[in-house]
Amino acid sequence: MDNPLLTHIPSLATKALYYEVAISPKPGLVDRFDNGAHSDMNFFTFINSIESLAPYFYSYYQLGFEHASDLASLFTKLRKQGVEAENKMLTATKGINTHKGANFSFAVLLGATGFYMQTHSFPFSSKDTSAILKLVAKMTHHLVQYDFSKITQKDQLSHGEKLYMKAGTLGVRGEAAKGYPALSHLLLPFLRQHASYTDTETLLLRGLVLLMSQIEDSNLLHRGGTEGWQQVKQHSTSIYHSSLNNTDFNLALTKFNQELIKKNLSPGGAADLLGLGIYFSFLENII
Ligand SMILES: CC(C)(COP(=O)(O)OP(=O)(O)OC[C@H]1O[C@@H](n2cnc3c(N)ncnc32)[C@H](O[C@H]2O[C@H](COP(=O)(O)OP(=O)(O)OP(=O)(O)O)[C@@H](O)[C@H]2O)[C@@H]1O)[C@@H](O)C(=O)NCCC(=O)NCCS
Ligand SMILES: Nc1ncnc2[nH]cnc12
Repeated sequence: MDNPLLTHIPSLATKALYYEVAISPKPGLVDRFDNGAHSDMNFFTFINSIESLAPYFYSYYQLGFEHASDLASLFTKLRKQGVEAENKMLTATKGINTHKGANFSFAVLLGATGFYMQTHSFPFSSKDTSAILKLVAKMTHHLVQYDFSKITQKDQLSHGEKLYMKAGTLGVRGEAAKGYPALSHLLLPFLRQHASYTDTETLLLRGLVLLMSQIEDSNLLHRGGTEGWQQVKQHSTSIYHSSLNNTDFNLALTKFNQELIKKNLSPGGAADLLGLGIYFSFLENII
């Protein structure tokens, strides 16, 4: 490989997933302190999962960087690799879904980043991030209709597909098709605004709470229904707007974690989006 960015940029995606699982205390999620509301995975399951996905992150970026045709055909190539990566991840975790959503999202984001880097240079500004998110929207705009139109022919449905049948919830496919508005309109503006914050872990935890206060998280929906999801949104909104100092904020998250463990609720979609936001924060030198 003669271009150092071919390894550097995908390695930032891997590092972003390590950051995401490591930051603590996270409500309902796996972190350094405990497994949140998960009985089937722990911190080490995430390490195994990330290690299994890392080689694919290089492939996604390279596929984009070498792609000379339209975005729809790039998506077809990425999806083929993505399915293989998902299987490797499930083998590494003994069948547990640690990063299904993150693998999908990084496939399209790294593919789009590689494609974009054919004609642009590093480091990034917010304009570069925004251009990449627009490429992702173009690449995946057909996906919701394409995947969900075949749903009735399937014997087994994923949690996301069941939610679509029940309530029209679009999940991670909808996020991608809209160009990840939770990143462009919510998380990244917040992180950019607080780029001078020296306590990175607390900054990212505050970003997570902001996401939890607003996004439609299909993981919360399938575990807790609309009521569970709304409760998490309300509690997150109240913590976010309470202007707590770092010590009290940490205490509030520790209590929130206990509540979510009791209710068996986990904001897995917000965790995945945080991981994606950390990737762009590295690219833009925010953290
Ligand atoms: C496109 C697929 C990845 C779609 O999968 P699925 O049909 O399951 O659809 P979704 O539910 O929409 O999404 C999958 C995961 O995405 C995360 N997610 C949820 N909401 C959002 C959101 N608003 N924004 C972004 N991401 C979101 C979420 O991942 C987290 O939850 C995981 C645990 O989930 P789950 O197993 O459902 O829940 P558990 O409670 O653990 O299960 P039980 O124990 O109760 O059984 C957690 O680890 C996070 O990762 C959703 O799970 C897929 O079908 C696909 O196309 N795969 C092909 C391969 C591929 O990715 N190709 C890439 C190139 S295109
Ligand atoms: N830290 C985490 N805990 C549980 N589910 C997750 N999905 C993505 N990151 C997660």
